[in-house]
Amino acid sequence: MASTLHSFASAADLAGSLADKVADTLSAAIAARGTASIAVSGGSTPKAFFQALSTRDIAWEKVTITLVDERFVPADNPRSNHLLVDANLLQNKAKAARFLPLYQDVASVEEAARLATEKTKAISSPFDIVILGMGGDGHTASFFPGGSNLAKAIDASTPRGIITMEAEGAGEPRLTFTFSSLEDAALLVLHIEGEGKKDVLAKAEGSGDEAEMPIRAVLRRATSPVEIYWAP
Ligand SMILES: O=C1O[C@H](COP(=O)(O)O)[C@@H](O)[C@H](O)[C@H]1O
Repeated sequence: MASTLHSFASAADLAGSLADKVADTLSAAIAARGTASIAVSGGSTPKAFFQALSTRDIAWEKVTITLVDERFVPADNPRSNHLLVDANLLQNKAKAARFLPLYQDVASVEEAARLATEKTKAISSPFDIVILGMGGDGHTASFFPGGSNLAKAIDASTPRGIITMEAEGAGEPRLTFTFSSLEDAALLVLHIEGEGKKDVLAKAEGSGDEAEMPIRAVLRRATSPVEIYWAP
């Protein structure tokens, strides 16, 4: 499916515009079905967008928020994506939203993936909105180059749900929604910032293996159009 690049003069402009687009999409889903869902990414990029979105005036009590991926660490760990969402998105008006974490307080990451899959089944498919990020190594969600479960994660026939991932570039073991869970969101966004990420995107758009740059799976095979939001 084709992608569209939306370029902004500044990260602040991008954050405001993406927050407006997401708020409109959530409100439209609520008007149509009574509820709405969004899966967001962690990392360093989404902070300003989260803060802008948290102030938007929508029926947040009807919105379920979850994460595209998570580190296998509790929510008080500075590397937790849950912590980032708590501090920046689940604030202001968005405090009323329901948040479904991927991390589970159990002995193994495999058990956490199983439990998180069960719990997130309550969210209707497909997601209304998925916001992906991209690392400098071409990973998205926790689809890491060299990842222990990469082939399974990006195989379109792997069912919706959460699986584990371990990779050299990942730090802790990870929990990640599979490709099939994310690729058909009604609004599928790739949010990246900086000249370096633009270069990574250009490389990913070229030829080469998906295993080398897993973002290629999304750019090449997502059934929903990919809306790329970029600012310097
Ligand atoms: O590890 C992760 O990294 C990516 C990209 O993060 P960034 O810091 O380069 O913005 C992110 O999309 C993913 O959710 C996160 O777990």
